Amino acid sequence: MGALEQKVYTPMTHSTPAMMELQGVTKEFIKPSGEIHTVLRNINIRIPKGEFVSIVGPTGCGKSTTLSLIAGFEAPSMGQVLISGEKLEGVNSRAACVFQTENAFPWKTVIDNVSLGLRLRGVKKADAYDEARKWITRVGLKGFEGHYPSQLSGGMRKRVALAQCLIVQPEILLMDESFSALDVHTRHLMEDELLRIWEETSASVFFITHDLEEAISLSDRVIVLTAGPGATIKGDYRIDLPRPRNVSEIRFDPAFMKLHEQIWNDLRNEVMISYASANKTNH
Ligand SMILES: Nc1ncnc2c1ncn2[C@@H]1O[C@H](COP(=O)(O)OP(=O)(O)OP(=O)(O)O)[C@@H](O)[C@H]1O
Repeated sequence: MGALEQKVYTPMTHSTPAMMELQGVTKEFIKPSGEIHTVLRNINIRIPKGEFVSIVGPTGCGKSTTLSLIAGFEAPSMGQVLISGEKLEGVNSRAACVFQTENAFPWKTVIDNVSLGLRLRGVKKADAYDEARKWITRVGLKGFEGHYPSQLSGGMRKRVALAQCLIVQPEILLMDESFSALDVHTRHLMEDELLRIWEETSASVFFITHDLEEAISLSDRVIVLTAGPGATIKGDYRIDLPRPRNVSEIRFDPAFMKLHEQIWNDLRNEVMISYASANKTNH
């Protein structure tokens, strides 16, 4: 898809399998005391192919747990996770993850890090290198193929992480506060970069952030979770802002500000509930 075309969505009916779907998902952990800690309760989320969805909510409400369920790192206690209509069992091989922490191996060069996913899939070194060079160029790191992660800035290491994930052309991209450690300017550059690349793919993105502005500026939908324990979905907002977007400029759009106010009203209440219950526990 050309970068200037607007992403077009096929209307989904409930008979069309979503790219990823959580159906009545509850997740419980057993505390060291033996007590049951219910993190998520009866979560239902359908994410179509190609959709960019962010999830926000108070700290500790269960955002990363939701991502782990889609990645298949954790299994639901009740309900199920479906990937293209099929029940997910074990690790989700159609997904790639970009975390807040480093993805790259420090002892490998950029090209070895980026080509790794293809090498692990049995692609010959020369072919994997050719493909890696294309991705390194796409994320703006041409000329840095032989560098080690320690020789790169934080923003450049994030570009390596993106190239590492995208080279295997995942249908699902899972991002957990991927840009939160970056300074604000690098962060906006990376967000624009992510949107530009995503618009050329049909990947569905599930993006966790604490930053509501980041969520709105990137996404097609923003989901708000309630304060835990037993978090549920408080709101699911469609972000009908035009694409392609420039994340720094879109924030001044009156439609953006209206959405921000609406979603923040929901989120603020949950943050206050979470804050009050943390204070109660600490006293
Ligand atoms: N493996 C685990 N075992 C026990 N409890 C867990 C486990 N993973 C998460 N939890 C608990 O689940 C709750 C939700 O954690 P999670 O990391 O999903 O929240 P979050 O919304 O991503 O938090 P934050 O915004 O602070 O990153 C927390 O109370 C956490 O302690």
